[in-house]
Amino acid sequence: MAMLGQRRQQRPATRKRLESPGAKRDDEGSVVIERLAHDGRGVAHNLEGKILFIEQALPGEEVEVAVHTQHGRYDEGHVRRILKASDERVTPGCAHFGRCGGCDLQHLAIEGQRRHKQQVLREHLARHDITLPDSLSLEAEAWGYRRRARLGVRVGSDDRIHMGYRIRGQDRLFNIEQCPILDPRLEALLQPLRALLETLEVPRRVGHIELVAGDDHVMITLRQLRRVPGDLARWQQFAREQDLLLSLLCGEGEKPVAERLDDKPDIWPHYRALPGDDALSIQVQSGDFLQANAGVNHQLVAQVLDWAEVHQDMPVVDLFAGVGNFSLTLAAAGAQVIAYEGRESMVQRLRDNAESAGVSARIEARCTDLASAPPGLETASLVVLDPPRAGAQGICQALAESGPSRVLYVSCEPATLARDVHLLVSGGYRLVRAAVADMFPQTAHLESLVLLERQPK
Ligand SMILES: C[S@@+](CC[C@H](N)C(=O)[O-])C[C@H]1O[C@@H](n2cnc3c(N)ncnc32)[C@H](O)[C@@H]1O
Repeated sequence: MAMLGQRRQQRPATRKRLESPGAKRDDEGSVVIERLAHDGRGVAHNLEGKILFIEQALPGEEVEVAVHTQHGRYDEGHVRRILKASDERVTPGCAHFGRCGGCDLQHLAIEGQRRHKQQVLREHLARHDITLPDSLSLEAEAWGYRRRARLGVRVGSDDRIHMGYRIRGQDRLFNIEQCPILDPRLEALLQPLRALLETLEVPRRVGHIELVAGDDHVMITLRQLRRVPGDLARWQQFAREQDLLLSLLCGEGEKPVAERLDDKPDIWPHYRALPGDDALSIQVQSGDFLQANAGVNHQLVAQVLDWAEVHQDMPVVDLFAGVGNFSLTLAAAGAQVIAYEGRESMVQRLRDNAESAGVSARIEARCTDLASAPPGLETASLVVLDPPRAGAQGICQALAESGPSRVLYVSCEPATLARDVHLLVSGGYRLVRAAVADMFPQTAHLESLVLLERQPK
């Protein structure tokens, strides 16, 4: 989930990159785009019937194509010239579009993006013979929404500093000067951060910078292998000037040591799970999972609450619970929640968040590796699960064998969602409700949620 949208897999074994990628290939001529692939590229066929995947081409458009990579069964290319444009084509909102490794769909009007995401979910389910019921679309701002980002930092052999996102399919960073999908408070930091990096003694020590915008505070977290005391003083000065919370994650390996570098070590960013509900204020610390889009997350949490139909003391299991995004709201509505999460630090945060929200008596938080199902799922009235992109095959297998009457599945990867829903349906569940959450506008990435009910035997 940390990435911006779903990246295409590279298949080096069979592909052949053309020597001059920008060169015009007359043999392709013009093609008409038939549809959008799931990753947002236009799909067409050339005169020999070979499939073309074409960046930034829209259905119905007639375009001249430059092929840049050939494979056995398909070619990849980009648009050289648009001969007939789609009515839904719009001017991309960012100068870096198509190059920075982030957005894929800025050239398509937002309504078309959202329709495409519904279609992607429909097609993934159809591959498993499952029909998508009438599906809701959870939407908020199309720009300026992203409240967390990771900026890579590299120093080139020419000593130039690169700060930005990783270029698609490569190990190089694209220098970003702007990123209009970022929360404006984060975008405003890009130039000052770059200026600061230029002044550091040893900028090579900075691996990446994480930015998090809570409803209240903005925090930056530096990831470094070793400390550079003189540079840390510069960062501290920067944090004071910009009114930021500042953390350092230092050391090699999976478990770097975290420390706060500012003079407010007890203050962390918070967000509201539901708009205007200050009682359910959720704290996040460096490295915690945070849904990327505040506005869509409000709708996501509200939708989960609506479908959950909580009654007093209803037993609910929340799997992959993070720091309590769903657990807290469900508990506040009267549910008795058992929340499972794999990272001990986040389990502790969930407990603290439950305490602050006054619902700790209604939430039991357990640290568990959910590679397989925890015991007792069948005793709940509802299981909510929100796994990472790999999905939750083992858990869905267990639910299919003996799960509760209702399962509410939130997913950031439609392919694994469809696979897991198929398991549940094979085990006697029926897909009754669905929604696509446009968590990442301008990218092809989609979040979705579905509700399944067990059919009476
Ligand atoms: C997509 S996030 C959802 C978090 C939360 N539901 C939310 O809305 O903020 C997935 C969560 O699953 C946790 N996770 C990933 N793999 C896990 C595993 N094998 N066992 C337990 N938790 C895991 C991650 O730490 C993360 O908090």
